Amino acid sequence: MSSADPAAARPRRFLPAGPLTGRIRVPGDKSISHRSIMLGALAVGETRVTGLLEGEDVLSTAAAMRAMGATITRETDGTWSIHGVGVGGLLQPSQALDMGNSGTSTRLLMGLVAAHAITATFVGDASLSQRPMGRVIDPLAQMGADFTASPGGRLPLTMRGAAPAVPIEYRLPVASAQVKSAILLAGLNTPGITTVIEPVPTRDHSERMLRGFGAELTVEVERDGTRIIRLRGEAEFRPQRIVVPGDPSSAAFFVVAGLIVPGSDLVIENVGLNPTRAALFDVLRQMGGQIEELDRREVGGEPVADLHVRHSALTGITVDPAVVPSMVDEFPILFVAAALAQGRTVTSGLEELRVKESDRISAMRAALALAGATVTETEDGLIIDGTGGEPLPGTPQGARVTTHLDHRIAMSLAVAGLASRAGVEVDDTRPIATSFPVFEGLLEGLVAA
Ligand SMILES: O=C(O)C1=C[C@@H](OP(=O)(O)O)[C@@H](O)[C@H](O)C1
Ligand SMILES: C=C(OP(=O)(O)O)C(=O)O
Repeated sequence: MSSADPAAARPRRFLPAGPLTGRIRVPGDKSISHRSIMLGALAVGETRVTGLLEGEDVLSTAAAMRAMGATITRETDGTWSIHGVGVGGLLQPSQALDMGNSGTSTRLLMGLVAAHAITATFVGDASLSQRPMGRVIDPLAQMGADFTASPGGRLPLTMRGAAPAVPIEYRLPVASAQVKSAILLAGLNTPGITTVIEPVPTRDHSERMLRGFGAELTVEVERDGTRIIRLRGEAEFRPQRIVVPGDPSSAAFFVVAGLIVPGSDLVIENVGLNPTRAALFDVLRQMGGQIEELDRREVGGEPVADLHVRHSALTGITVDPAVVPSMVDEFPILFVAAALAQGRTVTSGLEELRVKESDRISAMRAALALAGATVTETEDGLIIDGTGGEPLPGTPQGARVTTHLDHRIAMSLAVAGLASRAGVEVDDTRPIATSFPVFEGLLEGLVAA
């Protein structure tokens, strides 16, 4: 990936801007896009996908599935066509699988390889090579796969899958949709029933889509909310037509920009509002944010609406740690909203943020402090004392916030720049292309409208 070369970094100062007005449509959901390609690659026949996110992370998944036998093409109208190999039909890749910056690609594909007689090496960029893979190595080793990993259970790693693999019952020790999905994907080509016990619910796109492709999957919810997910292996997949809804995690940047830049009034169309993803919008409403849902409907089996956002006076709150899994990627941009709110915002239960593309607690503390916000870091969160709507001072001339190859840090600080006096200078905008290649273009369109 290009962003591996620090000499080629693309810094940018995001300047204060007038109101954001107009209508935009954000690209397809990243989680659903990854899964569309992976599951399509396991169906015999043609799966057609519209609205696929064409970000670097998803393209890494597509390249890996091609390397293991699927035929994946983009048509001129933007529809993606996938001809799969059948469940159990993946082929030995001839080279290492380059996962770029993408944790989802790595962990879910490790699950797929685990139940095939395949040896595969996974490599990634400097950020991904720091992230823990032990959380998927443990259950997949119980299913019979064998691993040689870098110290700390990190990339590069080589794994030998097992065929047949052994079905397991596994209780998730961390709230992680990636770990859950890795085990379920391994279970697809495993005889018998694979069971994942999920004490804290996480995004459920895998469950929805596995069923859609024809897998026999049940979810039992216990009194305390624990979910028991059972999947019957050796499934036969039917190819699907998939319409990918807009990514709420991408919409989040424009929702917060609209709330904090005075005079803003914008509509973000086609935003996925799966309840396991949409907690940010509820938290922002609790802070006083005016976010209205228009035309609630279903797209591709997921709830979707257009969001009408207006500039609002925000008030700091204590965020309930129970909502963390349903907005796990949205904390960096929530911190920006909190920095502009009246009073104190307290967040906790965010340990998982320390093992994302960067340590997002410490990266956001450092970045917001450099931009002039009042931020305190705790073991598992940030405490932010907001300006009460006054613009942030911005980064001093010659100083840049460090994004650590993390797209969400870069976009969050870009939004902070809009609501600052001197602008916010970001050290490298290239990582934005991993999840939201058209982010800068959409932003420019809204401030110019
Ligand atoms: O399953 C997925 O598509 C994802 C799950 C989350 O990761 P964890 O499972 O590590 O929390 C999230 O942070 C990531 O952006 C996408
Ligand atoms: C954590 C993220 O992605 P991944 O784990 O796939 O790298 C993200 O997109 O914020």
